[in-house]
Amino acid sequence: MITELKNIKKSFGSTDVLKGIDLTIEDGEFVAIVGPSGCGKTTLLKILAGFERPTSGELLMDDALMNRVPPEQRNISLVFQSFALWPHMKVKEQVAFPLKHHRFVSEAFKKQPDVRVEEMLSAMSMSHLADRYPHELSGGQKQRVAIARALSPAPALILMDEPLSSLDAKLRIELRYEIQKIHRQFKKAIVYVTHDQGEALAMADKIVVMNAGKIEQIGTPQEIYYYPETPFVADFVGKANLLEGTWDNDQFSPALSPNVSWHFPKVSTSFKQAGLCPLRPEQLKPTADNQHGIEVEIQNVQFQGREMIYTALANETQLTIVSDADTRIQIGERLLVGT
Ligand SMILES: Nc1ncnc2c1ncn2[C@@H]1O[C@H](COP(=O)(O)OP(=O)(O)OP(=O)(O)O)[C@@H](O)[C@H]1O
Repeated sequence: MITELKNIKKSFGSTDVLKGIDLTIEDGEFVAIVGPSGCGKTTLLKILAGFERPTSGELLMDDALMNRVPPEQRNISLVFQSFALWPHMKVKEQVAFPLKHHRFVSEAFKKQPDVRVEEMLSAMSMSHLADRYPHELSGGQKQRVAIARALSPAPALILMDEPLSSLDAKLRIELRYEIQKIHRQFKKAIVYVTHDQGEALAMADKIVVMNAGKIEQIGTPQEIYYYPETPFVADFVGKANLLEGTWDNDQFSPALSPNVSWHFPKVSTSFKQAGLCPLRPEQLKPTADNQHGIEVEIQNVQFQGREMIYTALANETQLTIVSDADTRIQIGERLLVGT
């Protein structure tokens, strides 16, 4: 199923929450929506689910206009942060439930629901806990059940709203892997709302960065990370150094050392017009070439296992620099860094 949002707007009273969203979710695609609190992520998800109607614009699913179609008539499933399991049902009953009630369930699944339930539990490594009730499960296990339940009717689109945010860091990484695995295995489109840009970069085919009811940028994780189109995206996704300077086509000269010139293809015009160059910490490296480096003084060092993270001052500008763990630079040391 292809889902298209065309100039979708949503207002609550006089508050414009979505200000014209254009987005296509391809069949089987994993789309992550990221953005600061209040930017409209959940509202967008609710419009996809049918819990809210757009004020204007069109929501199309395989070319059918869906603006006013209620949730139960859409071929979708939902996974929430809060698990939302039914307390009186065993794990296997939770996963079987949509097979009886979802509108789009195939005849094969209806005829042999037990086979489908076992397939889903096995995909989420939960077969051994099929007879447990929710209160007998850990948080991570509950979310595995919620995901198995969402998948069981084989919906064309799965909507996930911060599904991992109530779990601890280790479990989040574990379940990230499980969600990637089931996405590869079942090839259903996923729209995944998250605060955690690391999650989005790690899992999604396509990232949508939202800000104040609008889309700032849509791109692959690599495009969003290495070629942010606006200072907002550079700052919101990953840590970016924004250096001031002047642009001459694709050549950038930092204001701190105007004799230095760095070549950067594909930097967007919004940075060039603002006289800014976005640089990821790992794009700045120590150099001996004073035609190519700007002078910095190291202020702080953090050991992070495989890498060292340095905070450095270039005049008044604070920069973050990352290098291999075996590089040894001392606090107070002055050196040249370049790209
Ligand atoms: N039913 C409603 N009535 C009035 N205002 C609403 C309603 N639902 C959401 N809003 C407002 O719309 C804006 C966007 O809310 P939304 O929940 O979509 O943001 P979000 O990006 O998901 O935020 P968070 O990351 O904090 O969950 C907020 O200012 C919120 O107060």
